[in-house]
Amino acid sequence: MPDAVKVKFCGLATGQAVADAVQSGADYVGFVFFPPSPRNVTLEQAAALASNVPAGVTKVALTVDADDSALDALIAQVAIDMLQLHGHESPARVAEIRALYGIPVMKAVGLADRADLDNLEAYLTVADQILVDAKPPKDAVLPGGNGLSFDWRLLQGRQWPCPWMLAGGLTPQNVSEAIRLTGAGQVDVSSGVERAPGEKDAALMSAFIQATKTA
Ligand SMILES: O=C(O)c1ccccc1NCC(=O)[C@H](O)[C@H](O)COP(=O)(O)O
Repeated sequence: MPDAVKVKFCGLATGQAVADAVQSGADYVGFVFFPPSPRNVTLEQAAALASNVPAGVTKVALTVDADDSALDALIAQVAIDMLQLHGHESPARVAEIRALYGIPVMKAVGLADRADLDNLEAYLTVADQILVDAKPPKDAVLPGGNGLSFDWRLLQGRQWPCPWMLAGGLTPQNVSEAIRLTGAGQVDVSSGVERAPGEKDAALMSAFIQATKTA
């Protein structure tokens, strides 16, 4: 029997959302540290949320072009298991962060067309995982979490030497097809399991997990 597809719910901002995500069977939970986001949490909020995540569920901190002092504070105050770098961090900066903090690093890479795959490949040897996301629109306020998909056929037949996760506009309705087309073994969702921007919905999270099982 093939391994179950792993699921990350990103942008959890309340204790209830964390409890619902865990209850539904999430493998990863993500906390967003980016003040313009409706999902932003402070270090104090994240520390409290993280303390209620059971062992076995990976706690991911999402940052955008964070400097060392911001990362120092984050690592010191919040018990996280993985960093997700969602800005314009270069391959060298990803390698530096990985060496500095000694926890796994996932680099988010936005795709819109084939040319973006070259950019992705530059991170394969420096990141522990790649988050393959939709490229944000040029005028977007958020570099991710926009509920937009990319053409999943871009990934057909691709194999990379490091683990990766599919993201971008996934929903309970389309995730099964996305997995089938791309062969993703892990998926990440934010907007698609929300009833309003930043508000996670227990029924949608549950439906999303169920849908991955039918892929
Ligand atoms: O979710 C945010 O608010 C966010 C803010 C800044 C950078 C990245 C952000 N989200 C990234 C994620 O990990 C999302 O889960 C991923 O982009 C997919 O989002 P969605 O298309 O909304 O499912």
